[in-house]
Amino acid sequence: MSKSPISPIVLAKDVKKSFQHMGRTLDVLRGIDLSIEEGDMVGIVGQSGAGKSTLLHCIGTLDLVTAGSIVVAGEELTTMSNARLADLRNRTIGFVFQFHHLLPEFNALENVCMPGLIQGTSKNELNRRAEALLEEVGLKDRMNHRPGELSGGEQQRVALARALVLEPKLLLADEPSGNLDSRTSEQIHQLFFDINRKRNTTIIIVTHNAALANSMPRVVTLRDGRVESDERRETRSYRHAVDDVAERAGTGKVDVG
Ligand SMILES: Nc1ncnc2c1ncn2[C@@H]1O[C@H](COP(=O)(O)OP(=O)(O)OP(=O)(O)O)[C@@H](O)[C@H]1O
Repeated sequence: MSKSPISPIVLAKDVKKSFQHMGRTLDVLRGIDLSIEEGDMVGIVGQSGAGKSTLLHCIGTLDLVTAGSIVVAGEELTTMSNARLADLRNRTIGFVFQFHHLLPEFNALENVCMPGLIQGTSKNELNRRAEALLEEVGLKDRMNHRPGELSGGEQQRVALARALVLEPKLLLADEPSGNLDSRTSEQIHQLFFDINRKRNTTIIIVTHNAALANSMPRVVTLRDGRVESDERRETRSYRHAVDDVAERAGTGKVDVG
């Protein structure tokens, strides 16, 4: 597979998405334009119900737009068959959700290998990648633990490793720290920054977390299904942003480990 950059990796044009609900049409996305370059790290924020998850699902090929177009890694989603969408999704996109959806009867290593087993990658190669990823997310000593034998933060680390096992160019995360305490959240956030820096993976994160949003180099704010603002910031360290937010909240410094 070619490693040359695809530019932009996500291009959304006038994207609209409506749902039919109890005889009514709900217009959730009302004309979204967005262009995201490979290697970018983008936060999507906005009030509850603004359409953040819906947009992420449409970019991630998990849902279809009602009108407009989305191109991911050079491929126009709106004209693709379900089989081609599934293939693009496997090859190109990793997902991390608030609830990690790990398989309870399999251990961490097996959970990380799972997307590759389904896709037909060799078992040896998968084991090699999964072990390296679990070590990278700090779970070298937990590879044989099942989800029920891991803490919430550890389970989310496994989910992150699983999302990376097929080496996606694009990583989509929906409230990845939504049900974690603040210290564990910060450790998970730091991992996203490390992944972006080390692999140049494009990362889009939907979040309500102020420290995370404040540390992202680009933040897109949605309001009522439209882009209200699209801001680029000077790149700062995540550590720096966490300290700023803690200071403003009057809680002192926060240790991100
Ligand atoms: N399958 C569906 N059928 C009907 N309405 C839906 C469906 N999915 C989402 N919606 C509605 O679309 C709107 C936007 O939902 P979405 O989950 O994208 O919001 P959000 O910005 O991610 O919100 P939050 O921050 O609360 O997670 C909501 O009003 C929701 O009720």
